[in-house]
Amino acid sequence: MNAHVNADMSPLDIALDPQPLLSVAGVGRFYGERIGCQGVSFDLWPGEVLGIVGESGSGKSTLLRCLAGIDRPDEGEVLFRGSGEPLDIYSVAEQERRRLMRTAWGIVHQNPRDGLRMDVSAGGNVGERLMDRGDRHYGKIRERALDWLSRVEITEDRIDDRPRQFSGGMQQRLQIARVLVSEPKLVFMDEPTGGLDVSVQARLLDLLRVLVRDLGLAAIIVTHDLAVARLLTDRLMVMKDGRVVEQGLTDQVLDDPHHAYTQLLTSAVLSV
Ligand SMILES: Nc1ncnc2c1ncn2[C@@H]1O[C@H](COP(=O)(O)OP(=O)(O)OP(=O)(O)O)[C@@H](O)[C@H]1O
Repeated sequence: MNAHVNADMSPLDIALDPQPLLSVAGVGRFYGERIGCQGVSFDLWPGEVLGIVGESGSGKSTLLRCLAGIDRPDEGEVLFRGSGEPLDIYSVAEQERRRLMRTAWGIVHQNPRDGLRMDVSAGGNVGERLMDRGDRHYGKIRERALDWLSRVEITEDRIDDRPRQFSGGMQQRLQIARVLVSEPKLVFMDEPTGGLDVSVQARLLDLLRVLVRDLGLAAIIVTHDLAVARLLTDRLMVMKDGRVVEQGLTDQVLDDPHHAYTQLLTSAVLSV
């Protein structure tokens, strides 16, 4: 957790932090003639949770992939300030970017299969991330893996099971443990509760809310579900046709939307 961010801080306090963790300027990505996303600029501050919402095809996933180092944008830049000087994540060597992706930030995929090693045990999935960042002491790795499995409500007797022996909700919780065990500064989540039953979703959301708050994590969460955005995020960016049409504090955007498209989105949901 950033030394000068704590759980009692409001988003406004966090905004007073002089150094954004991520600075995004004019990011755009195109698929031939089609716009994936275009002209996206914002700063993300330590400890801040940003939601990206919009209907299907509005460019949320394209943008997230550009921000997370997965797909190089065609224009604009993404600066990450892990410690010290800001780093343009697409100007560093591929190998360095991959290292950052494994250590300084984490990605929670909608489909846990994209984020887990399906042929490796639950304990191995979590422990592997610690080895990636240089931990070598087997006893300590096992202890931390167990601690994280219990935090995501996976009991010790399942440590040797493979992810495919888990339910969808358990797989998603395992993926979250695998990402968070290495104490990333920033986490990207793409529809983290998508594809799960409503009751499983509710439990997972609750778990995510507690973890994000307790760890003081900065996160960027893509969701088409405004209730998820309401519960998890401090600030919201609304996308339409690849562009950001409105952004602001989550409650303000949802309770008093200014853009006609945001009004349409919020009115389409009975209660968020
Ligand atoms: N690999 C691709 N090739 C061509 N076009 C793509 C590709 N991926 C996305 N697009 C297009 O880019 C635009 C944005 O898509 P994107 O998947 O980012 O939207 P989204 O908001 O994440 O949608 P969803 O909520 O359905 O996942 C859409 O017009 C889509 O058709």
